[in-house]
Amino acid sequence: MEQLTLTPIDAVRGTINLPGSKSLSNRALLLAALAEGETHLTNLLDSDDIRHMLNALSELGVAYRLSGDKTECWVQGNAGAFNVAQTKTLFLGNAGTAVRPLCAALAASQGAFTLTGEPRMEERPLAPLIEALRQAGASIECHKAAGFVPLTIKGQRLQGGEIEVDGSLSSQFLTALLMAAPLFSGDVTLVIRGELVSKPYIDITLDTMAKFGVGVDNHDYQRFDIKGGQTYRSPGDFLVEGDASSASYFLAAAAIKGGPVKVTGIGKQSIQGDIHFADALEAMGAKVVWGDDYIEVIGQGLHGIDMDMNHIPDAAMTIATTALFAKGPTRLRNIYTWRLKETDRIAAMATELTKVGANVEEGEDYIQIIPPAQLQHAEIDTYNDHRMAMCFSLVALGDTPVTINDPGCTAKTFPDYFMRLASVSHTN
Ligand SMILES: O=C(O)C1=C[C@@H](OP(=O)(O)O)[C@@H](O)[C@H](O)C1
Ligand SMILES: C=C(OP(=O)(O)O)C(=O)O
Repeated sequence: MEQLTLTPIDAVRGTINLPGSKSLSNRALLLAALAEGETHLTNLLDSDDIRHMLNALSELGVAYRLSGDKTECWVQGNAGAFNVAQTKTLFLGNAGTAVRPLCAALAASQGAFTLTGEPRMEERPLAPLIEALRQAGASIECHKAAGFVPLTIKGQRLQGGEIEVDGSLSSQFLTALLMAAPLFSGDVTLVIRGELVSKPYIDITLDTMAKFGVGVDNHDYQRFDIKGGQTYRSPGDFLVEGDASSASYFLAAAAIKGGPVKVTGIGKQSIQGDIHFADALEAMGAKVVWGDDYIEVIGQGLHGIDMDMNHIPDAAMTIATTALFAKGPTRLRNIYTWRLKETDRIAAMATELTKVGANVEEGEDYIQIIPPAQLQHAEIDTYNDHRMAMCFSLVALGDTPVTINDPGCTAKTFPDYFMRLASVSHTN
């Protein structure tokens, strides 16, 4: 297995032009494929999760052209649902933003589609989405375990009506239904059961749908009304914002070491909830400067925080390793869904933070971290989870090295992460 040992970093300073947002890239690609007209996407993310979406669209007969560096894409829209004659098998890796939205869009298309993924994807929940789609008449057969991929969808025009969806395990089920609903024959009302998690991702979905000409009536995130029988319309150009979750590692590094570090491609107007990671850093004592197209952090002596992190589940992981450098305990609450992502992130985080010397308390839906007096050099297991690799790179900001096992797992969302980190790292 590949390993990377990072030697202690004495200072971080500079500017990072962020790669495009994963969440926006995959939403915009799918809606561009369903839309009438050509869409020109810029600042598209080039990473495994996006490649899986692009490969799937090719299989589905969507014509697109990528620029040499794969950050620009011209998509010829299909002007409606997909229509294929033969059964298509789509391998979607471990990309939640491909599996869930495609599952719904294909249930409302013409043809037969088998969705498969990496072993971890076969453990990540899909049952609430399958149940909701079946209420609309969808035909979905799971091949191994009920409620998981691999599965086969027999696409058909789905009827509208009132559909209940459980929102308590992932917001991606609701995102998938929202994006597919205009393809249904009749009007659709989506009613949320349970407490909706990761709410800001629904704002990303609604904003992207609006850019492709489809409005949704949002009744306080409890109920959503969408007109059936609509066709998305290409906005022409679509600029993908920088990835706010990817920004978190650089902003945290500045908070820990002083910085300043500026990330560009996101700013105070950004639609991604993860920009509010900067508020968490501010609560820990960092200074944050908000621009229209940048966020800059200047560090000060950090102290621990006790915060509900349900609104920023991905970036919240970065607070867990930032906590190693704060005075006093940090408690991250309402993070049960960490257990359902690339790995069981609460368990993985607790194990690896303990290895570097922290005193960690793990609960069903929280983690508490008491930083050690002195960080220890450890080999960090990353569990095929890009964010574990990126979060633990911050340990090198102490005065001990850190060894990251399988650093290549950052390819899911940020293939050149370690090079970018090196570009703002300085040693005396
Ligand atoms: O819709 C999206 O783009 C995402 C939603 C979140 O998932 P959950 O809603 O499952 O928490 C987030 O963790 C994921 O990385 C991306
Ligand atoms: C949870 C994540 O990914 P996914 O889109 O596969 O859910 C993530 O990127 O942290």
